[in-house]
Amino acid sequence: MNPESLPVVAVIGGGSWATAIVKILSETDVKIRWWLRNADDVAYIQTYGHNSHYLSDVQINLRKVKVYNDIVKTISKATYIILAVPAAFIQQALQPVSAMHLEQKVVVSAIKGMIPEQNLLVTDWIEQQYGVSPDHICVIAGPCHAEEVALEKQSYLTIASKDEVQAAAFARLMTCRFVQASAIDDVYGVEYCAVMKNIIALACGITHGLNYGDNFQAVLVSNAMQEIKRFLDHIYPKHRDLSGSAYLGDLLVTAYSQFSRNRTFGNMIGRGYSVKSAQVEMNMIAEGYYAVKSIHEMNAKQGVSMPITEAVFQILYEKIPPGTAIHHLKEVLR
Ligand SMILES: NC(=O)c1ccc[n+]([C@@H]2O[C@H](COP(=O)([O-])OP(=O)(O)OC[C@H]3O[C@@H](n4cnc5c(N)ncnc54)[C@H](O)[C@@H]3O)[C@@H](O)[C@H]2O)c1
Ligand SMILES: O=P(O)(O)OC[C@H](O)CO
Repeated sequence: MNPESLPVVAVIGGGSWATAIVKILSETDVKIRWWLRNADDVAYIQTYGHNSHYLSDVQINLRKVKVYNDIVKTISKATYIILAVPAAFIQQALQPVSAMHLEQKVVVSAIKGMIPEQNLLVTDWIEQQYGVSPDHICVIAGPCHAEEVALEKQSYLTIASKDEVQAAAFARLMTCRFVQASAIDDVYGVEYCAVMKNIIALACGITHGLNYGDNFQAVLVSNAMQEIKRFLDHIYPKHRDLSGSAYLGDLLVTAYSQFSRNRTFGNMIGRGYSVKSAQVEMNMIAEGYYAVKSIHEMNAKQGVSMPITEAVFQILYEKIPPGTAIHHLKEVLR
């Protein structure tokens, strides 16, 4: 293919998932422009071809990937803009970007979190803040840890958009030797599910840290799926198969994987770390910490029965000892 006619994809973020996405895209027929907020990290990648902080074993193909510290310049020539910064920092990252810069572009959220101050899904925020129309917005969902992408282990992604043709086109760009991407139209469903599975992973980690076993975790995860279904059916009813990999699959990988940030964070809390010390110890961000506050606040008005979410909220924000909150939760699980 003529290099001039290749689609240009901008990747926004310097963490594990942004690095993994750059690796996936490097396998496909696209040109990549990668933005990181730290100028020293940009210089390091340009010199050594590796991200020094995250997935540092991944070799960046600098013939294909141009690395920048200026976000407006990064997105200027791109057709697709992938956001892969934790939700709590995306407003800050996109501060220099105005609606004009996103005209005619497809904005893709790879973020599994909510905008904390506004309790908004990232796609809603993009639409409200920048006026991007829903048919120009996609979401990357599915059970996929960056660490396994780095190891080229077979993985699956689901691309959601209200415009399924748009989703399918972007899914083709994200399909490579070791990643199979498919399309779906349930944008809110996969987004909310991704937000809530992070809260459940915290609960799994907390109970593991408290020395509960696999029997308990199996019951916790199956109750969690019912909790997610109750919330989704209430807030955004739609015919959907929650046993699909973008829903149940994502819950399972985060609940059981050694690579899960949220489970690791929860495990530290269960073992007695304070929130502050767990955050300091982890170089990575556990989205569930922010998400549980958003979902708790949203649900205060909705009144859906969400005992697992409530237990995690009490532990992280109301200083209820993990052992006490999980002891109460134990009584309501079936
Ligand atoms: N890592 C994965 O396997 C994976 C998979 C799917 C989706 N996601 C989602 O991708 C998003 C990015 O997560 P990640 O795993 O790449 O993050 P990470 O934990 O690997 O890295 C943390 C990121 O946050 C940034 N950051 C930390 N503190 C910051 C601050 N004060 N201001 C601005 N930026 C700050 C860092 O620069 C880095 O880019 C999240 O929404 C996550 O849920 C991650
Ligand atoms: O399992 P976590 O908490 O690292 O989250 C990463 C992804 O969402 C897994 O699909």
